[in-house]
Amino acid sequence: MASSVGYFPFVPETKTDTFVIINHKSCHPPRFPFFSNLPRKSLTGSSRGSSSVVGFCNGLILGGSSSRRQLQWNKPLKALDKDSEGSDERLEGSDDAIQATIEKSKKVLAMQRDLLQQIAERRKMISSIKSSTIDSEEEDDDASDEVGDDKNAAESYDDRILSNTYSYSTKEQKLENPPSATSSEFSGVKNIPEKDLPKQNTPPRVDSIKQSKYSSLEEKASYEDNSPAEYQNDRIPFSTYVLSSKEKKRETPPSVASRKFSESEKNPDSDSSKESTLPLKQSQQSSPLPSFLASNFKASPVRDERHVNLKEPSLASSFEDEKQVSSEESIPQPVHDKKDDSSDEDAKPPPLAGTNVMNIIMVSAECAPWSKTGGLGDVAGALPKALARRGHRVMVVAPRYGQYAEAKETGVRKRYKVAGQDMEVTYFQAYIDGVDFVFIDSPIFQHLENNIYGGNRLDILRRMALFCKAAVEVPWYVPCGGVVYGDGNLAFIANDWHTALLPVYLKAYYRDNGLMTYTRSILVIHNIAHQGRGPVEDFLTVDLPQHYIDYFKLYDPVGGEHFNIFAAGLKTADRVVTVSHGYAWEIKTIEGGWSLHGIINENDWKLRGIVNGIDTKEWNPQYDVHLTTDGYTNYSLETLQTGKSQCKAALQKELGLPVRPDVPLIGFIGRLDPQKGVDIIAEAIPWMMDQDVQLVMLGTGRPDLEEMLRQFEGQHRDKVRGWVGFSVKTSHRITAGADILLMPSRFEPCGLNQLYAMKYGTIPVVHAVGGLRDTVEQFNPYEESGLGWTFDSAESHKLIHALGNCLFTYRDYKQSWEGLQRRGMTKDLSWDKAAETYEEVLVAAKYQW
Ligand SMILES: Nc1ncnc2c1ncn2[C@@H]1O[C@H](COP(=O)(O)OP(=O)(O)O[C@H]2O[C@H](CO)[C@@H](O)[C@H](O)[C@H]2O)[C@@H](O)[C@H]1O
Repeated sequence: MASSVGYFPFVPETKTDTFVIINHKSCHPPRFPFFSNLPRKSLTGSSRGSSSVVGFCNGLILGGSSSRRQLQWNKPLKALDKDSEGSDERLEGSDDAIQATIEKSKKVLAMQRDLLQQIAERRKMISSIKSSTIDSEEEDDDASDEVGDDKNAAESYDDRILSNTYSYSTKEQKLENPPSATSSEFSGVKNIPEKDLPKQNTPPRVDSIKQSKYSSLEEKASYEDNSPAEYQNDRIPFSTYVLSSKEKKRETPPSVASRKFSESEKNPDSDSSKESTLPLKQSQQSSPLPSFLASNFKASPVRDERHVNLKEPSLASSFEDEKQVSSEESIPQPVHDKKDDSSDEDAKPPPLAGTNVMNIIMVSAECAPWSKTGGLGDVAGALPKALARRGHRVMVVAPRYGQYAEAKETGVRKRYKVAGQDMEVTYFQAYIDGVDFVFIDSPIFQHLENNIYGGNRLDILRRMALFCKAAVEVPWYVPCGGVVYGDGNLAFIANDWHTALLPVYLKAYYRDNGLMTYTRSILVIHNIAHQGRGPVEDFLTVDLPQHYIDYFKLYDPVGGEHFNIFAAGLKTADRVVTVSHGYAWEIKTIEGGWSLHGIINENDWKLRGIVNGIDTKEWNPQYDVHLTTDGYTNYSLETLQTGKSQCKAALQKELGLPVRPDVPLIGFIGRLDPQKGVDIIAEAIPWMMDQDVQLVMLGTGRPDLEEMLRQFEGQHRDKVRGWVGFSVKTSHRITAGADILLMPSRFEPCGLNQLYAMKYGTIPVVHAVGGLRDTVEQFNPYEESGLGWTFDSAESHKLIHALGNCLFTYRDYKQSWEGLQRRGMTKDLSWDKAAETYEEVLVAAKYQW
């Protein structure tokens, strides 16, 4: 039993007579008659022999079995002994009377205990509300522990689903059936049949901001009561239930119970209180629940197991609670019975996000592990999970390029018009690690698994237009766990130019027309060099009102006047994030902004740099699934030396290089693009080949650079391997087996490979630019600090200088080398910190007008 002082939940572990209640003012024995009548044995026995002593003093409940607490309470217990001494004689010879007294005492004690329990509960609640700030800090610390507690994530998802069921039932959502504004030409928005208009228009939807004004649930309820019933479903959205995490904690899952309990308290004769004692099915038929709840318990068209599991227990428990109330009306009852106590003890902590909990939809053209050409895929696969761990309800929307075994068809179909062509989409869905993954299926996405950005400019543009049109309506149409997200308390996170049309569509089709008024969009810049450029006529492909052309038009000396999707996204998004602080600065410069620096500077107020994290489940030498065969092995900090050496030998063997533990093995992994500085490595090759090193390069991209890799290998077969292709397994193996990772990128918004390298005890040598400068601290041999080597300009002689120092340390300063490895491996590189900062941005967007 945990030792605690203060709001200790009063849960008796031992018999009643082992509990001693002490006058709360003086810490002296209480004046209750039953104490003076009790045999001394039963009093002293509890204090000396029992392991559990609980007292109540100066408003504090004390409980537990620690010797420290027993010492604390010796004094009052002795006083009790003394007080009861004179009663011994009186009690002897009157067994029946004693028995009766004991029974009576027990009853009163039980009552007292229950009262204390109520007090303790309330104290607990008040004090937890007061200390919510402190709590969240502590929770944040917890969150910085190793990520990947799937169970918790799943549990917190359960909470969120439960909360969300208060906002929408599938049936009601269907009624709401918002118009598919994008399914027609823009002008079609104006012609939406009235029946199809979302009810949020009249009267205005209660948005999260309005809800946040409620100081209590009661206030919220009174607001709802004054509104037409048909709108009330919308009026109790998810966000209401996360007004206060503490309130939420109290409300879910027992919220149904407590809500009904309070109704019956107000009006014990009310119909609802009577109905509540009916068996489950009957009561469902007669709908004792508010309509929005009742319909949730009916079979919904899409209802998976987790949905079923979520609902029924809470409904059942609500009825049990009700029965308790009606059958024990005459006796003052505690709010919770013993069963509740235990469930209270097991109660999940409030979400880390606290009152900031939101519905978040990440929209990305690629998402690992299903689709990935680079870092964007990794981010889309990992950041949402970290946001979900904080308690948000999170979805990722990506195109369905191939057959994804995990994702099941939802049965939802929609039609959208893109550049005059009618296109049908269907939605597939999977729920993994606390995140809903929704894949949009259409013939134009199919068979592109290995060529996501393939085809000509207009092909890609049409795909992205369809994707964004469909994605923006996913929260209305695609039920996840049986319940759609809805558009209240919702933020989209769009990524790079491919989905930069989403903020534009959100504004043009919906917000400009009074729809999705409270939905926000954040645009993340992973790489500003790719912008979705084309001739101004491309504007016709994106189906927007004519005046929107100004958002897209951009002039620069290279392209002249042109159509620029990133430009429009940056202007229309509510907030803009980029993936490091360094890059946030760079994109405001002429050199780093790639013609968008003007727009970025104008919108500087909404820009924030947030350094990427890594998926420490996917990228962890201890659990890496790619290190379990072919002579590789998993390793950790403890087994670093042996484990990493074994991986190095396995890599050398796999690549057909001489298996030599002493030779430094240098790796490069990346898109073969001028951005990554492959040509800088090329210039340094002659010097490198004069050293006793091995070099392995993995990449795919520009054909001339691919050819260069092949040439390196052809010219230096004993030292170099150039692996042209995209292989996730090989990238993991190089990260584990190499000693050094080269990243001479000309620019690097964040960079993930250097983070993966550090996690695997592989030392990065990087050009100090963008996110590389933010994440790789230069090694300082005097202080034995730092994580790798950096060079300050993207030139081969600078690379040679840094790499030379690195090789020198590798060969001659083994201890310093190991220090570098250990610092990298123990650095917190997880997404948790970044997710917290994303949350700040999302909340800022939510309250922004
Ligand atoms: N041939 C290959 N085979 C297997 N795997 C390969 C591979 N080539 C690359 N990869 C993998 O792709 C990812 C590349 O991520 P990066 O962040 O380094 O670059 P990228 O430029 O694509 O991302 C952009 O977005 C990310 C995310 O924000 C930013 O970090 C980055 O700076 C920005 O340029 C890594 O997971 C890497 O292992």
